[in-house]
Amino acid sequence: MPATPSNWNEFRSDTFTTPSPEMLATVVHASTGDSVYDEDEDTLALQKQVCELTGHEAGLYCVSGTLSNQIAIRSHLNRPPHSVLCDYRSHIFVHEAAGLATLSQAMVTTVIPANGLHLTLEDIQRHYIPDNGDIHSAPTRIVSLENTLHGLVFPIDEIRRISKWCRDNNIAIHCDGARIWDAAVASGVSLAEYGELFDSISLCLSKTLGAPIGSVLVGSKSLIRVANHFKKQNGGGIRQAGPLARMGSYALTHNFSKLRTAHEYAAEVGRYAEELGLVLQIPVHTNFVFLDPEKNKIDPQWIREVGQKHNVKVASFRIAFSFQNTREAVDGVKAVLKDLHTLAQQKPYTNRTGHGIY
Ligand SMILES: Cc1ncc(COP(=O)(O)O)c(C=O)c1O
Ligand SMILES: C[C@@H](O)[C@H](N)C(=O)O
Repeated sequence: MPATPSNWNEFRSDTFTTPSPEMLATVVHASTGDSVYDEDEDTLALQKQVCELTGHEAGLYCVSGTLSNQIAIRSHLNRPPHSVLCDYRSHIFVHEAAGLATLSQAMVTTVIPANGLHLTLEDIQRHYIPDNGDIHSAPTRIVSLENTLHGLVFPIDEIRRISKWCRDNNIAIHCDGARIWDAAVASGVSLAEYGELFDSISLCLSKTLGAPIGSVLVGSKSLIRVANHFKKQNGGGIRQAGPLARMGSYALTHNFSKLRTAHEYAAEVGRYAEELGLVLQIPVHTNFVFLDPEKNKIDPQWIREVGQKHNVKVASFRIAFSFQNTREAVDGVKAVLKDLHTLAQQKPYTNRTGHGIY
């Protein structure tokens, strides 16, 4: 009987997933080459593994999704003035410490999807900045999509429309695929199908897949060659990366098939929340439940406190599930929602204040 993961009751984020004893045991046999010199076998094998899944010709192991995203975007860009277009909720804009401004010296066009869920080609066409010689502008040089975004699966047909338009207009298209694994499981779309539609994809091993660290950026050989410079420039060169890459490969091989468990937990809790009378901010597609921060009239301060009462770690209006959660913990989350709903009935919270992360 495998030991219960230490983060069995963790719902603040799927970044808290932890390596299993079996994953850690693989480290003993890891290669120990210097991956800065491209000489580490396990790192090369992991990069190859992700390239084969996505159909891209080159891959680059990075210590984080932030690094992977930011060097991808920088590598697509040439010289300012240029703009990046993305959804206003995108991690590359909200949570990567303004890397687009510093590393890429880019303006960012953030777009609120008209449908409230995902960008459409029409959204992009309405907001992109054409390269028409107008000296006032910073033309759009790259569109960055996120899949999943807040757990929402980006419809493949819309990705196809956007990808074709980008290519027809000589605009690069990147995917922040921190949770593209979940998108693939939920939609049935293969990573190879996604791969064809993006010039680069950043895939995280350290979120829902459960590796302790790392992401892989995939793209053309020329793009990855440039990205490797920016990886090194920003301190991302890893010497003996083998142990880390070995765990990443283990996660990909053994945990991809477990993701649906988290999706089922989230769907169950989302249904329960609505049965209570709570309002979801967005539908549950994969491993996140987002409660509406205003309509539920819940004081953000209550969330952590009520979580402690039921021995589950929650901290915001976002509830993140992973395959490492237990049945007991999921029941604990439901008890938290019931208490929050009661509190909101008794003393509705109406302040409109920032809620921190998510
Ligand atoms: C959608 C998304 N992209 C990128 C990242 C960045 O990954 P990391 O935390 O490894 O920098 C995260 C956060 O973990 C994320 O949620
Ligand atoms: C906060 C953010 O960087 C992280 N990716 C999360 O989803 O929790």
